[in-house]
Formats: sequence, C-alpha cells, structure tokens
Amino acid sequence: MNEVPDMANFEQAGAPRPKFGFTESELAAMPTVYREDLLAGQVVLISGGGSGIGKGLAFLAARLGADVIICGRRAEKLETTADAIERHVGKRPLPVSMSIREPEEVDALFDRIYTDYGRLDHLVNNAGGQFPQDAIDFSRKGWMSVIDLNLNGTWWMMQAAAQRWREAGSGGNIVSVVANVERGMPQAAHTCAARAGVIYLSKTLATEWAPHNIRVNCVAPGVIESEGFHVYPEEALARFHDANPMKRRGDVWDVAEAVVYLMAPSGKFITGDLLVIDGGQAQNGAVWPAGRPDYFGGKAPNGV
Ligand SMILES: CCCCCCCCCCC/C=C/C(=O)SCCNC(=O)CCNC(=O)[C@H](O)C(C)(C)COP(=O)(O)OP(=O)(O)OC[C@H]1O[C@@H](n2cnc3c(N)ncnc32)[C@H](O)[C@@H]1OP(=O)(O)O
Ligand SMILES: NC(=O)C1=CN([C@@H]2O[C@H](COP(=O)(O)OP(=O)(O)OC[C@H]3O[C@@H](n4cnc5c(N)ncnc54)[C@H](OP(=O)(O)O)[C@@H]3O)[C@@H](O)[C@H]2O)C=CC1
Repeated sequence: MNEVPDMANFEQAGAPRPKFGFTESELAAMPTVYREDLLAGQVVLISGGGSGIGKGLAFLAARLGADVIICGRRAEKLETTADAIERHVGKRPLPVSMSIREPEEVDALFDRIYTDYGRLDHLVNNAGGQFPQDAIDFSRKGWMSVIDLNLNGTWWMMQAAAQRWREAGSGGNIVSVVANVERGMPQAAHTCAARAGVIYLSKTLATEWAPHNIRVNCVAPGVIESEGFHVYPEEALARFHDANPMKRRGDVWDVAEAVVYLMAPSGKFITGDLLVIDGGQAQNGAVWPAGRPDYFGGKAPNGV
C-alpha cells in the first residue's frame, strides 16, 4: 500500500517540507568548492551574521580561514552562533550587538574592529528584512522601518567602511545581500524599493569608489531556506518554491558561496554588478507572500 505523505500544510507530493536552514553541524560539514585557506589573513564583517544566510556565510568564511565579525541586534543569538563556529571550526567570530539603523552604533562597531583587528577586508551587508503586506495598507511607521533598515542601515555601513578604507589607503570589498526585485515584488513594495535603492547605490559607488580600490557588488537571493522563513505563514511557505522554474527553494550555502566568489580573487574584475541566485524566478513569476489575489488567478496552481 502506498504511504500517504503528511502534506497538511505543504506543497505538492514529492517536494520536501520547507526547512529553516541547515543545522550547525551541517554548516560545519557542507562541501565547498573553495580551498580551505582562501580567506586566511582576511577580516570579514557580516551584518545579520547570527542567523540564516549571514550565519551560513560566517561558517564558510571562518572555515576558509578568515577572521569574522558578526553583528546584529540580539546579543544572545550572536553569542550562540559564535560559540557554534568556535566549537565546530576552531575559530571564534567576534559577536557585536548593535543596530545598523543607528549611525553612532555603526561608528562604534568600526572603531571596535579597527582596534581589535587593525583592518577590514570585506563588508557583507546581509542584515535586512520586511513584512508581507499590500502596499496600499502600509502604515507610515512600517514603511519607514523597512526603508530605514534595508536602505539607510546598509548605507551607514557602506560609508563607514569606505571612509576607513580611504583613510587607511587599503581598498576593500563590499557585497550587499538584497533581493530579487527585477520584476517587482508584490506585497513587499517597501523592501523592493529599498533593495532597488541599494542595487543602484552600489552601481554608483562602484564608479565613485574604484579610485579607492573598493569594489561594490550585490547578490539577489530568491527563495532561500533560512530562519527568516519563520516570519511567513505556512500557507506562503507552501507556495514559495512555485515561483521559480526549478520548483525548489535555494539554501544558505548557495548564497554564501556566491558571496565568497565576489569576495575572493575570482571576483577581482567584478564591480557594480548584481548576481541573482533564484533558480530562474526572475524569468518566471511572483511569490505573493501574503496570498495571490483573485484578480491574478486566486489560488496558486497547486490549490494552496
Ligand atoms: C515580505 C515579502 C518578502 C519577499 C517576498 C518574497 C521573497 C521571496 C520569499 C522569501 C522571503 C524571505 C525573505 C526574507 O527576507 S527572509 C528574512 C527576513 N527576516 C525578516 O524579514 C524579519 C525581520 N523583519 C522585521 O524585523 C520587521 O518586519 C521590520 C523590518 C519592520 C523591523 O521591525 P522592527 O520591530 O525592528 O521595526 P520598528 O519597531 O521600527 O517598526 C515596526 C513597524 O513595522 C510595521 N510592521 C511590522 N510588522 C508588520 C506586519 N506584519 N504587518 C504590518 N506592519 C508591520 C508596523 O508599523 C510596526 O510598528 P508597530 O509595532 O508600532 O505597529
Ligand atoms: N531567505 C530568503 O529567502 C531571502 C532573504 N533575503 C535577505 O537576505 C538577508 C538575510 O535573511 P535571512 O538570513 O533569510 O533571514 P534572517 O531573518 O535570519 O536574517 C536577517 C538578519 O538581520 C539582522 N537584523 C535585522 N535588523 C537588524 C538591524 N537593525 N541591525 C542589525 N542587524 C539586523 C537579524 O538579526 P537581529 O534580529 O538579531 O538584529 C538577522 O540576523 C536579509 O536581508 C533578507 O531580507 C532576500 C531574499 C530572500
């Protein structure tokens, strides 16, 4: 007799249940295309490095020999991640609790890094987020929060890094994790506006800052299994994979390895660019995180 899978909340039979990212043991053991000393001697700052994509990248960068700093608002989460990386990789990242939305806290973070390490080689702007809602219903505070976090916060970090690099005459490298906004992003107009801002800010800075030997690029994830999924209702999670022609979700390693490609010598002639990591979603369709409206066909094709 065929076993009937428990598909109460999830997609079509055969597709795996949504995951919320790899375990720490998995992150420590994931195969990587990179050699193990690729980032030795380099200092890497990852915002939002206590969870999700940022945590995956922190594991990878530490495994490749970098000195890693992870920052975010919640100290406990950062400490837990730093402990795990130390336990599994043998190198402890520096956890710094702060908000990228506060320029003074950004300045203090960079003071701390230059005091402790004397240099910074890579800034990865990964901290970000939003909530799903029809734009017409956004509160002013909600709009301001998402713009402040994703656009202003990212800019404070970029400017602080570039000013240090100019002062030191050292050059540096910035990669910002944005989102796949090429076709717009219904029910996420605030984040779409902010991420588009970061993409075009980066393209502009790539030219302005080239004389300082600073490269500026973005990566745009589509649907990536991470702790970040916890903010979405299960009905939305059940549809996420349907928005791309590969009919699956990506994982944090897909993004982490792409970021390292841009950081490492493999990316030395790349600046002002956007690397999309979305299984082809940009060619295919919208996610509709808060539910597909009747006007656009109501329910998703799988009936969810
Ligand atoms: C939304 C769709 C996403 C993309 C569409 C699909 C893309 C592919 C699918 C994959 C989806 C994953 C994408 C990810 O990015 S996953 C990881 C992301 N993690 C998060 O998004 C969590 C972080 N989010 C937040 O922390 C908050 O949403 C926020 C960015 C607003 C920051 O909150 P914070 O509390 O720090 O900010 P403020 O106190 O300044 O403001 C809070 C005000 O924001 C409004 N708000 C917040 N949540 C909602 C909600 N659910 N509905 C409506 N309004 C909301 C509200 O005005 C808050 O103020 P009040 O608390 O006073 O009411
Ligand atoms: N997962 C996905 O499918 C996609 C993710 N993205 C983007 O990728 C990035 C990482 O997301 P993901 O790992 O999935 O989800 P997470 O929610 O795990 O990551 C977001 C991180 O940002 C940190 N953060 C939020 N606000 C601030 C702040 N004001 N100052 C400093 N840190 C902050 C959070 O830590 P804390 O709360 O402790 O501050 C958290 O670690 C985000 O920018 C996200 O929007 C884009 C497209 C798709």
